[in-house]
Amino acid sequence: MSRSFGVDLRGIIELLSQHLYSSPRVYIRELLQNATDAITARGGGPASIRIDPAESTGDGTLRIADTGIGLTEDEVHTLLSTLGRTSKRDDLGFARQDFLGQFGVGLLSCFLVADEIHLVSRSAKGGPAVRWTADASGTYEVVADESARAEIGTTVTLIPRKDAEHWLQHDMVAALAREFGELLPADVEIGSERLTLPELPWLRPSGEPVDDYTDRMAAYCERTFGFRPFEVLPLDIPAAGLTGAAFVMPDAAHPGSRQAHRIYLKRMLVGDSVEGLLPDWAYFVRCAVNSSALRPTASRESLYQDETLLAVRDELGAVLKDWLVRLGATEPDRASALLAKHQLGMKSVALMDDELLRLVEHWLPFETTDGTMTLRQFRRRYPSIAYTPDVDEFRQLASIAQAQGVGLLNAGYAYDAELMRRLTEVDGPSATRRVVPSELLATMDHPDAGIEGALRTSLKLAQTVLDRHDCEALPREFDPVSLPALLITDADRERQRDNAEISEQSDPLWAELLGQLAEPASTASQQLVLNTRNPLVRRLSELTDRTLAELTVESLYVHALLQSRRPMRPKDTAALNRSFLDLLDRAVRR
Ligand SMILES: Nc1ncnc2c1ncn2[C@@H]1O[C@H](COP(=O)(O)OP(=O)(O)OP(=O)(O)O)[C@@H](O)[C@H]1O
Repeated sequence: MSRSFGVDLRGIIELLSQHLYSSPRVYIRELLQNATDAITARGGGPASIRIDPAESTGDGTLRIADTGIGLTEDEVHTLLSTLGRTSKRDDLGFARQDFLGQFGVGLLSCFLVADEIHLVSRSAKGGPAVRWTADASGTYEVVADESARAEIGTTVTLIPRKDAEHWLQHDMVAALAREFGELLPADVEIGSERLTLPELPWLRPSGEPVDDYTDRMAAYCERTFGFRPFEVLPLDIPAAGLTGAAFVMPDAAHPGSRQAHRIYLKRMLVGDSVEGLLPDWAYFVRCAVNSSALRPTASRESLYQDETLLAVRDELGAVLKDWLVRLGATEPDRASALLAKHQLGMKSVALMDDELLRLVEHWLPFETTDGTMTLRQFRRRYPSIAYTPDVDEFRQLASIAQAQGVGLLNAGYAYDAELMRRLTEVDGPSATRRVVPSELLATMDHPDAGIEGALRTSLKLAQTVLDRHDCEALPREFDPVSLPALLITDADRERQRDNAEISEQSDPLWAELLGQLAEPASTASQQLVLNTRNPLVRRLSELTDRTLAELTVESLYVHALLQSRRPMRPKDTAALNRSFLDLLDRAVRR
């Protein structure tokens, strides 16, 4: 007698195929899962799953037979014919730990490739064998048939849908069954070929030397993830029934790239690009793991975000951090080689992840006036990190800061300045401090009045040069003596000056726009700090010849500009040519 399902099966199949599962390939997984659960439920006895693809059955169908607990006629009515009904929940409705299935919809995935599902079963609980036939239109039939099957267990046969025949053929089925089921505890066979492996690949048999294990796992990583790992870390978290291995990538990965872990739950593959197992900062590590406590989402293609997953993520993060710390202590050269590869990404993630911020602080090298060192080392010397957010500015100021005993850090590379700001957010406002070039002025001494007076007199002779470069000259005493002049540029004023220059040359509309952006200019935008300890500057203070004073001041300006490594504008290049060639001409003429 035919009975109807209480829902529109076609609608449900469409829902499954288009919204729950990413591809019909999962039908093999669901069949393997049911067979495995049935074997588990039987508890002991033979544990074998046999697949006969279309070529073996000879009629285009696929058959999968298991030695599991089987189903009685009553169970077939209640479990197979009611959507969402499952034998794998406890009395309170919770998914049972020992089973893979939990939702009571998996078998329907067979309709993604089949028009009809035939199931024959004999239950370990006794009673006659039973035959269940269902079709994709939503009707099913159940008949008790003593002759249908002699042994305890279940056989499912799929009659292919038109255009889905290839899903049931040998090569496809073998590839899918191996992929999903090669770690299953039961023997899975297709023809005479056994698809299951004897053990989880990342477990080390007691007799295997560590080096052999590492080589074996490196080869596994290459096969699975396509790279030779920098390091293999065995993973074992008993609380989550988790074992596996973490593989550190040898080359820079993009920090925004998706995490792609190979994850098995209760030995069934969930996927090989599953996200969310590790904290974001560990984007350069890939894992292959099996867990009995983590849960899949209904599609079984990703991990369910629950407390257990959060705890596992924290614990795996701690394992990786411990390893990084150990590596730094025992093999500093390897550690820095690794960090050099990943530092850009680590820095970018550290802006959002305080744990990684601490690792960056602890591990990554920065250029400072005291040499290359980590932020932590630098902070031990100077309670507040004084930094410049610009490489050129650092180069310009480093020698002076050093001579004044001021510790300065180059935060001019990608993410550095943001990291400095993040440190102040986390550790308080005095943790870091952006150094403004003019600040260094305050640390410099004024020269004695006699020298200052003489220098100012000769500087007056060169006032047109200073005006031309929108520059104010300041006599100061500073080290190193060899440096005659330092150009301090206020970046904002500099921008205004450039805007002004552009607006002089551009159309009125553009000029107006720039004019709105620019704040009204006040005093000179640059300061040429002349080092009165330097012999050349001293001689400048003795000059009375206006032309020579102009040439010297312009040369000092251009030299300081070159030292500051700022881009040269046409006006600056002209100044360089003029001063250099005129001085040369004078020297040659002598
Ligand atoms: N090979 C089998 N042997 C014994 N019982 C089976 C077999 N296949 C299916 N069943 C029974 O049919 C029920 C429904 O199976 P179905 O695959 O639809 O869902 P499920 O495995 O319970 O959960 P999930 O949707 O998570 O896969 C199962 O709970 C199980 O009791």
